[in-house]
Amino acid sequence: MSQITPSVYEIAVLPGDGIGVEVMQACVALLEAAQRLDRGPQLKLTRYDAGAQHYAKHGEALPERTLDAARAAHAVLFGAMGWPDVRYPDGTEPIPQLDLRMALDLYAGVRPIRWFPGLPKVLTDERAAGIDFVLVREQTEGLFYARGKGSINEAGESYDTMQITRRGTDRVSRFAFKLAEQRKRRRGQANVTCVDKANVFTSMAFFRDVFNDAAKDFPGVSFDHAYVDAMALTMIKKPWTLDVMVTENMFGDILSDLAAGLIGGMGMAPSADVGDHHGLFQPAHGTAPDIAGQGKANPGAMFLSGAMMLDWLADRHDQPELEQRARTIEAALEAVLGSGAVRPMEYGGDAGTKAMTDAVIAALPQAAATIPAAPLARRA
Ligand SMILES: NC(=O)C1=CN([C@@H]2O[C@H](COP(=O)(O)OP(=O)(O)OC[C@H]3O[C@@H](n4cnc5c(N)ncnc54)[C@H](O)[C@@H]3O)[C@@H](O)[C@H]2O)C=CC1
Ligand SMILES: CC(C)CC(=O)C(=O)O
Ligand SMILES: [Mg+2]
Repeated sequence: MSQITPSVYEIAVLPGDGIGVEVMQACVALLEAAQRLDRGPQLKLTRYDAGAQHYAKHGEALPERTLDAARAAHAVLFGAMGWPDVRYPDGTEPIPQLDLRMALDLYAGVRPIRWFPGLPKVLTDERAAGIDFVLVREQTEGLFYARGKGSINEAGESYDTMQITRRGTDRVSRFAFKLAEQRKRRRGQANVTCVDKANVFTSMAFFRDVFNDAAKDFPGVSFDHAYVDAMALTMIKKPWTLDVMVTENMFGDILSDLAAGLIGGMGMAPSADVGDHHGLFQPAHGTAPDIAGQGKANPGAMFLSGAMMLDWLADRHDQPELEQRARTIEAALEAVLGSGAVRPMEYGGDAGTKAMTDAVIAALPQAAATIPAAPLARRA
């Protein structure tokens, strides 16, 4: 992908299944409304098919045309994919987001979690208002390496293999340290925690060693280590002490849902899947079959993922207006939640997807007026 500065950015939009489609429709409306308010570069949002329902109808989860479009686009905006009733013959699900992570080499899964004023707190401790951390999940190896390669033998034994490589661990560790350096500019200090299981597994001891080697190149950022079970405890007991964490694929998958639970649910948990050449932006949640089709999904995580996409494009193409637009979207969402007048159903309120979307779009002009002119200190 060229890094010259275009005036129109091609975005491949993959809504997917279930509430992925619903929150994507909301996000596209928001992004289009936001770009009408400024003179920055425009996004051209083009929809492509993929997902479990596409597989059920056509026998393929990720059509070639969609993969090509994702490769060619400046960024991919992704809803959610998968449906528990739709399965491959081996019992696993068609979940093409994993194929995209491999095909586009999206090795860093960036999953920020922060508490939003106005939303009810899950933890009673006052310090829970200070929850603001980022989980960086390695996404091209780890236990997910086993996908499609697992075995069951005649003795009734099943095996899935974990892969940890020096290259994979080094690059994701460096990514986490660079992210911590950016956050240090905003917060004054930065720490990266390596989350592993180095007390038990050779592969995890290796992960820790490679992380420690990478840390030497970032003397301005402190670092420490935690076993994944202890980290699960720390995340509940004192999550306000956490800054940046880096971990293996499967651990990151599990801890990121736990992290979302700390702020009340998946609907406020965005993510970015980032590599050296491509970026894909999606909420951390799935297709939520239990509420799909009912207009109840909280689009907050999708909105925040859209803002992460704008930040990533701004950074890559040196486009401060896109960064300003990202801040405007976040400020509009914060204003809506902070007012207390509109509360997502996920948080016990009565605002469904449409009510949330309408409210955030209506809040954009006032939010835009509060954002200082670019360049800004990026929210990391
Ligand atoms: N990145 C992706 O596309 C992901 C896909 N999946 C797939 O999604 C399907 C459902 O998986 P689950 O384990 O049920 O996880 P899920 O994340 O879809 O749902 C877990 C719980 O969170 C709620 N929830 C999730 N997002 C919400 C939102 N925006 N607003 C309000 N409530 C929300 C759901 O209603 C459900 O109670 C499966 O087929 C799974 O493979 C699961 C996780 C991630
Ligand atoms: C379908 C999943 C493997 C994806 C997922 O749970 C995630 O990205 O967090
Ligand atoms: Mg997950």
